[in-house]
Amino acid sequence: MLCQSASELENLVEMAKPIAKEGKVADYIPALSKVDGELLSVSLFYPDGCSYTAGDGNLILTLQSISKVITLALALMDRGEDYVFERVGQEPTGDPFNSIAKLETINPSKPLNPMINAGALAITSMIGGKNGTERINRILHFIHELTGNCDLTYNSEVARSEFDTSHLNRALCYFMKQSSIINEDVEELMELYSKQCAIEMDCLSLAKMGCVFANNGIDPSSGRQLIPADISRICKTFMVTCGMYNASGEFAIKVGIPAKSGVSGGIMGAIPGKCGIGIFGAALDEKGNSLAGVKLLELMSRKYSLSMF
Ligand SMILES: NC(=O)CC[C@H](N)C(=O)O
Repeated sequence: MLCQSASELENLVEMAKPIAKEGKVADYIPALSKVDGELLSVSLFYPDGCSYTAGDGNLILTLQSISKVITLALALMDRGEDYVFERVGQEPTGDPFNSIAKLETINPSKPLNPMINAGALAITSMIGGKNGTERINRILHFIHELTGNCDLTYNSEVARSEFDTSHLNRALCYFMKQSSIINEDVEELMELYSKQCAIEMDCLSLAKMGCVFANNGIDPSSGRQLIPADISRICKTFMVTCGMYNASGEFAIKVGIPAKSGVSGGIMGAIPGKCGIGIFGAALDEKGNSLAGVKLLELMSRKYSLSMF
């Protein structure tokens, strides 16, 4: 039986919260470091429209790597499976999310999957549009449809902060330009990618997006197919195999749901046929996942038997 009350969820948040003290808020993108790492919020959104929120529910954070699932869905819709997977692989790496190592050792430089930075940058370069403005607006429009909230946009300060400091991401792009995985101007791509990562929302909107994936791409409120079911399935599969970076195996054992995290401390969960989950808790473990967020999901998985396995 899934959670049916906010107070039950509140108890789990209280149990998970203390562990945040052992984590660290990401500061390699300077603007991210301003958040209080001990805040924790969670929302569940069910296909029947019912939702529960607990903790510091008004916390608004940026998507960071969670946006990789959204752009993957859009790129697959724009270009089709063959085009996308000729350029980006389908295998987990076991390396940190921003690692450059495999791009050097695999020849030609093809990123292993769309959930690591290299793969995500290649995916973003596939988003169609006649210029940067049209491309970010297409991503935002898709987010508006998934969340039902047309006011959502990116945080310019966070986008600028990432754009100014993402030297490693630029290096990943140049490796992939060498092997023609990326063909566009790297600065333009970095600008688009930084904006996509800086899209911000609360955990209820995050849970709503998760619910669309959980619901085979169908918007539970309108019944519209926002993402083809097959693409929704591909995205959820990547969330299981690569969504929590190089902790995806351990997460599959301890929690057992499709999930994608970001260095802002966000986690979007999509439990097939059951619900979407949105969590924000900015203090991270050493692999870049929200420490209290993962703890909370472990507690929820045990209490509500959420594991798919
Ligand atoms: N793991 C993440 O959330 C990484 C996203 C971040 N914007 C980056 O590219 O470094």
